[in-house]
Amino acid sequence: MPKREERGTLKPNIFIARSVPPEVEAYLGEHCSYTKWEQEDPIPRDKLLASLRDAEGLLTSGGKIDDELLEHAPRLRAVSTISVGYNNFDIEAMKTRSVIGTNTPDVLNDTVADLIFGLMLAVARRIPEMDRYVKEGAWKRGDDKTLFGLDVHHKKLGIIGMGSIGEAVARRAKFGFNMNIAYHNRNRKPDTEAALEAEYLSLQELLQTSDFIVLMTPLTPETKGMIGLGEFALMKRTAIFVNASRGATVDEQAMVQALQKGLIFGAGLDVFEHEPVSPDHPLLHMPNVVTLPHIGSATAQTRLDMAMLAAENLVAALQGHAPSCLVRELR
Ligand SMILES: NC(=O)C1=CN([C@@H]2O[C@H](COP(=O)(O)OP(=O)(O)OC[C@H]3O[C@@H](n4cnc5c(N)ncnc54)[C@H](O)[C@@H]3O)[C@@H](O)[C@H]2O)C=CC1
Ligand SMILES: O=C(O)C(=O)CO
Repeated sequence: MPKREERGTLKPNIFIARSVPPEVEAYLGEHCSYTKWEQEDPIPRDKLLASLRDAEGLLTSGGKIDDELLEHAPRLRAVSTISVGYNNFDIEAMKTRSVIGTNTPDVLNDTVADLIFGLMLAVARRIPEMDRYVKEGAWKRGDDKTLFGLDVHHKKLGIIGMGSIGEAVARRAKFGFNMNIAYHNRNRKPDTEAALEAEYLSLQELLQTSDFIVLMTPLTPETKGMIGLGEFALMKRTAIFVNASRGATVDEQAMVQALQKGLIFGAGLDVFEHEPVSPDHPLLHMPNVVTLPHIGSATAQTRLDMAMLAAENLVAALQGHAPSCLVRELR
């Protein structure tokens, strides 16, 4: 009897919908028979649907996994996303067809938290604006009050969504910058409160009293648009708002209005409602808004770790083992 791996036809069929590092592809090749999308640009929906007819597994990093897709993929048993966020999973559609869904938590916590801290500092100390100022030859005097920003150290940081990444941000704030930590979360976290001297607040109290507000909840029906004009109006006029969760957790039009009216000092954004954001979006033309192209986890090492974890999840699921990162709603 040949060993299972030697009988190529017995390996599960998978489709790799985005490029992955060579070592990840090699690992998948050992355990699966695969076809893949060869280009760096995201796969168009029609091509994805056409690629799934025989697929038992799908490795992806976005795009709706919904009834339409599942109808085109009658043999699909598992979808593994190379991301923590899985708001692209239609959980009911997947449950109905018993399709497993996995994600890649934790391996990116520190990388994303570093970037969030970068955004906090960039907005508070106006770093991109000052960079342009020097490069455009506008630097005339050494001590100019118009260049002043806001302090980060010893200020109050309010985290909405104190999960794995929120906690990594809070640790940097507490131990690196002597900040006071407040948080609002679905549930209270006594151990975190003790370790970081963190204070649990209602959303309203957090918005009213924080100097920095970091939004880090997943995008769900409950969190969609959770920060709107009313929430911005509660914030301090000197507050800095940072969003690295998903664009749609914030009402973007309301954020534009809040910034135009001077309701807050500025904003740092890694995510947008529509990505890539349009170059004429008003948020891109405000000097007190720092914008990034959704690069929270974008370092070579972290992206490799995420892709490998996603590959391991997919192989485990297809081999009938429990994948380590089954998404909560599909457990
Ligand atoms: N910008 C980027 O590149 C990245 C963005 N993300 C986004 O960040 C999100 C969070 O990631 P993790 O910290 O790993 O997830 P997590 O699941 O560890 O933490 C999320 C936290 O949000 C809380 N939460 C959920 N609904 C809430 C609500 N209505 N009100 C208050 N709190 C609520 C949960 O209780 C949990 O503590 C992901 O779902 C993803 O959308 C994640 C990684 C990178
Ligand atoms: O992991 C996620 O959810 C991202 O947004 C990208 O790393």
